[in-house]
Amino acid sequence: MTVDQYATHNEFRSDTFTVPTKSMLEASLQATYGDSVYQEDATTLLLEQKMCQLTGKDAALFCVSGTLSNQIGLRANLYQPPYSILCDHRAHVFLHEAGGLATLSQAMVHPVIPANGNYLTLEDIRDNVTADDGDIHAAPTKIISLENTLHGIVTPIDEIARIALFARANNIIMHLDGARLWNALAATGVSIKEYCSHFDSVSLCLSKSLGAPMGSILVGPAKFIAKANHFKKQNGGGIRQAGIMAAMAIHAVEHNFSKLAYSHALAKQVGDFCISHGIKLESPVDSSFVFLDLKANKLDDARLVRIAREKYNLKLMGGRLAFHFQLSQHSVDALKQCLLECFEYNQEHPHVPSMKNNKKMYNFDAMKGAVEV
Ligand SMILES: Cc1ncc(COP(=O)(O)O)c(C=O)c1O
Ligand SMILES: C[C@@H](O)[C@H](N)C(=O)O
Repeated sequence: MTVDQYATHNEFRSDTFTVPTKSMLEASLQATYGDSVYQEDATTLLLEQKMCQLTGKDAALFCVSGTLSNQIGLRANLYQPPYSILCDHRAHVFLHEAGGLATLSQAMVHPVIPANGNYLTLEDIRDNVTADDGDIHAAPTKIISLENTLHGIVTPIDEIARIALFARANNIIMHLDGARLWNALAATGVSIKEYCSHFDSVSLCLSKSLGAPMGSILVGPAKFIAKANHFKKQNGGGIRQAGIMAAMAIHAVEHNFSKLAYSHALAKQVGDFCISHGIKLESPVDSSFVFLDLKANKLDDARLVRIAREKYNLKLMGGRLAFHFQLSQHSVDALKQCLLECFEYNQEHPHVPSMKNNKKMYNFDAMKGAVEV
């Protein structure tokens, strides 16, 4: 199956399923082949340099995954436990990185539910931060870890600035899980440099909305990146001929960012369709995701995944619908019909979500059956 034929035109499970474009593969043929563990690969160094210029940070580190860049970034910001990390209760660093904060960072996590239901505000932070006041019962907050976008929701730059001012005044580190910061830039027009200026460290994924086959970039001060690189090697993240992947990452940043507007337009199309047909959404469609409110719609997500696959040839993994630039309008039209059919069925036959899945953003069991491999 060639790259162009690879079936991502009907792939709504995640933007992690995006595949390299032909021009991206051609770019990889120009890569250098230095050993990047010894920081000798020119293409990898070029990617890191470009990311420093883009973000305004002093140093950058190419990592194999967003999980690795987040976890070593958080760890390299920490020193002597006991300490805690404050984040949104839905944060990827908390829920979907296999408990890395407990093992690598030995950190307690303080997950916070935003009062507005969408994004953390300074008031949420103030109400939940743990002061470093010598109380030996407590694990003081050492890092505020934000995620933007989170579930496709954009945290407004003014709110981020308020939180950053508070963090700096209280000697608390600001980390951003910016796996989809590209989507926030495309949705708001705010510059990447402005977003990054409010954070001590930022992790940016290249393998999601931008479509590189793998990789993430951690940016921050030079001393911090040097320490993060130490944790990267410790955790098996040293990459030898990284240039091949770095060349595709450079291509992704330079050529695919402009395609995010298409992804967002598709998401908005489906979000508006849902609202106009009485299908309730869990959160606003700010960028590249539509989150169906399974409970409010009495929707059976496992049935939705099965009908989508068997009747409409669509790949879903539950109530979260991910949009990316490799989707076709034909698939989006089919998705709308599929959603309406399943919604109407469940109004007649209400479904009560099982305990196991009523909090997760995807139905892992249903996802496993989503496609024959
Ligand atoms: C918000 C967010 N952060 C981090 C990651 C981790 O990235 P990776 O899957 O490359 O480890 C993901 C998922 O891919 C994510 O959705
Ligand atoms: C599942 C999760 O780890 C992945 N980041 C996604 O959004 O699909």
